[in-house]
Amino acid sequence: MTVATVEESGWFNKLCKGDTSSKKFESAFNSTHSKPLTITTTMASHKVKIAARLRPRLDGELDDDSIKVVHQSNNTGGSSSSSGGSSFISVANPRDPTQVFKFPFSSCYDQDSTQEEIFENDVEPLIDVVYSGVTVTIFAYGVTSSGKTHTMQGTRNEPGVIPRVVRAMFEKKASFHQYQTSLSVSYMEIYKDEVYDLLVTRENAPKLPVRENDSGMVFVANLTKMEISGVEEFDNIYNTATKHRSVGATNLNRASSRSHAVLTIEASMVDPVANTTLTGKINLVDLAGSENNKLTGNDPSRMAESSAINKSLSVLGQVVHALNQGASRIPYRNSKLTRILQDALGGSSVGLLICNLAPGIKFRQDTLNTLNFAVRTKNVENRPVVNERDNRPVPKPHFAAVSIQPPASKPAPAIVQAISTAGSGSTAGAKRARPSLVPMSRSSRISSIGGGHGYQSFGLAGAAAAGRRQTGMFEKIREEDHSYDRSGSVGIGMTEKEIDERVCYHFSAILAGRQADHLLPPQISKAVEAAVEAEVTRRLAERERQRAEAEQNEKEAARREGQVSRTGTPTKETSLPSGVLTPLLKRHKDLDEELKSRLHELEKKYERGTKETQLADVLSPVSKKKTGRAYVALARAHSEKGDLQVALDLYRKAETYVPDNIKLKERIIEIEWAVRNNTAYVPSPKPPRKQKSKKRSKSALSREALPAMDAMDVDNGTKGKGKDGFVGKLGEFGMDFTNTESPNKSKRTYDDATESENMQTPMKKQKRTALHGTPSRNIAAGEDVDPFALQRKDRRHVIS
Ligand SMILES: Nc1ncnc2c1ncn2[C@@H]1O[C@H](COP(=O)(O)OP(=O)(O)OP(=O)(O)O)[C@@H](O)[C@H]1O
Repeated sequence: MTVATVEESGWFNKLCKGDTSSKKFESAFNSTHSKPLTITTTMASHKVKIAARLRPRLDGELDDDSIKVVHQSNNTGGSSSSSGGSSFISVANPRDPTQVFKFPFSSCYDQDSTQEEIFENDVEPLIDVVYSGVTVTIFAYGVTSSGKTHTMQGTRNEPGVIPRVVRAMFEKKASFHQYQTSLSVSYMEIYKDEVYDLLVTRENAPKLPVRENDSGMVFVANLTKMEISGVEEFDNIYNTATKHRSVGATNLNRASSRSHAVLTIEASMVDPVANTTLTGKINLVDLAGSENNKLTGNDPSRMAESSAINKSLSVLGQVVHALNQGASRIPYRNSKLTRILQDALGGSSVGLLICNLAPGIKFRQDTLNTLNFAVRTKNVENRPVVNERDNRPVPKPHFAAVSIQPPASKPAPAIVQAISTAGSGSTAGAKRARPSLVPMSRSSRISSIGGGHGYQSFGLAGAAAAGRRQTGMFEKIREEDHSYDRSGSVGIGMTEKEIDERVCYHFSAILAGRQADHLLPPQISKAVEAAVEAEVTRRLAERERQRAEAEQNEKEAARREGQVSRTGTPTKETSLPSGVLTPLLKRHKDLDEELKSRLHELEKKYERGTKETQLADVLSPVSKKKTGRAYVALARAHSEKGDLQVALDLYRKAETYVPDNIKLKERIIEIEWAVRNNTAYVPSPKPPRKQKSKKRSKSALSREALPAMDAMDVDNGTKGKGKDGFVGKLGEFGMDFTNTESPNKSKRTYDDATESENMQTPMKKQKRTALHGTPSRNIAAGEDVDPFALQRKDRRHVIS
């Protein structure tokens, strides 16, 4: 039995592995940031860590061994560790129970595992990361009733990750003597793709807008942030807020979460000596569970919730897939969930995914889906950064400068290399670098300057590139800073480039509070310093003005949105042009024509890219099915030709339109596996239908002929690879994956037929009814009736 290598478990080892820059981070951390300003480099990339937890069997559930946690050597307790042991989740192959899929993860928790174990092994080490000024995101993922809320929230007797994190945060806080540390909490839920503040009563909770500032940082506007002074205060706030969360009963869970909940604990650490602020955050995300409506027995209102849940989780899957593919566009914008979690996936925070699994054959397919998601997420790389702010006031201008000081308490909005978080991936390393749609404008560039850092109310998108501060300044001046007066003695004996370089150095020296006069000829030193300071002040003033303006706009927008949600009447603002860059273009009237046209081009390109998903959002359910079916047919044709990558893309497009289709998901997983492992994949021929009578009905034939239905069936394994198809090969995923003959062909045929029925549009059904008159008793009873047979019967009736 081959199992993939176990991941290393030490967070810091991993963050800092063999990388000079990251070692700087380590030493900076170990010295508890005595000189935060000296952290001048970004950290090593960091993959999202996966922990899998199988919950115990509940009363009334059948106990079988289809899903197991297998611990091998050196494992004590519920979790494997990097000390030589390895564990994996084993799932019996639904098509051949004699075979198993194996999913190795660095942490696997079995049914006897405790809340304490999970916290100590995987969560507690992250508290130090938070206190080093990095954003950490932990999310619980799994099918409904798999134990996500139990793991995150827990009970009074078995407190989960959230209460334990808060306790540990307060305990650690005391050890950072040199800082004035304060902790605050914000808590939101995403319900039917709308964001609500859980710290206010539901009646007063308007839908909160997810916004992006000029620098491309995503944040939830007007989200309440409460300072907490102790564990008890937190408990009170949290208990009250949890009651506001949308919960409902389904067949699988009496208190099923109907929303995704994101709790953020922020640690703000002010160093009065160095005059800096470090801000670390931990986002604790309890996702709503993916739902199989056949099992949940949802009523129509639950179905609507379920559909929103499934859609957002499907987008989450697409985001992870796109990141793995190094795609140029990551579909973060397709749901609020992914937009808000943007920074945790391919962004600048450290991520831990806890996969919750439910035992028993009933959950087997869902468990496989969850584990496949985990396997894909395992490869997502983040590039954590330290969120650090320099609180020192900028020097006063010498002359000709606007004398506006940046406010110390509420600094300007752009701290980050925000280009990287605007759905782009500059933080994710060169391989994953995605072109940003945010222009290299003053506001985004200036963001990396020490004096003007600031944070948004929700900083998942924080990518504070403290380490890029100086680089940013250099780039900035080279590209933009042509406004100061370089006339007179400045140019004596120097090329433009030399002047720029020296000015850049001087600029950075001024901001760092040092003198660099020796680098400039004395006759120009003072003039340059003054000019640079004037420019700094001018820009800060401009930035402050923009910030105030943006804040005003936000308030206004939130007020209007509040009105809309109360009255249902859209306001003027909703009819503004949809272009993402348009507001930016308007604001920057000083951009030259060439840049403007380039931006327009980019905007068009972007809009073309998002068209697909926008379309899926506006289409009627019928049209969605039709479009999905068309994509499936196309995908099928490509997979038959051997263009697996194209087929995969098309299947994924189809998924955008029919996100709930389980068989389509299975097909995607299979093809993805084949693509990753460079294995041939031959789509299965349609299985022969079981004939009910000697005469085969035309409808049956026509159904079989429908290529679109192919996505809904499964492979029968007789595809030139012997019985086992992909049998037993250890794939790139690090799991044994088999794809074998379905033992139950009649079930498949039935499913196909049902699917065929389901995928008939109401229009078709209407036509059928019109053609054949009032539906017969058989139709009303939901039986599979051959319309052609009916037609013949009708004709006979007419003739007779
Ligand atoms: N590790 C565990 N030990 C004991 N009971 C558990 C464990 N995990 C889950 N449960 C129980 O299983 C049931 C479902 O758990 P929970 O509500 O946490 O699931 P969930 O994944 O959050 O579901 P949903 O997505 O529907 O909200 C609860 O009754 C919970 O107490």
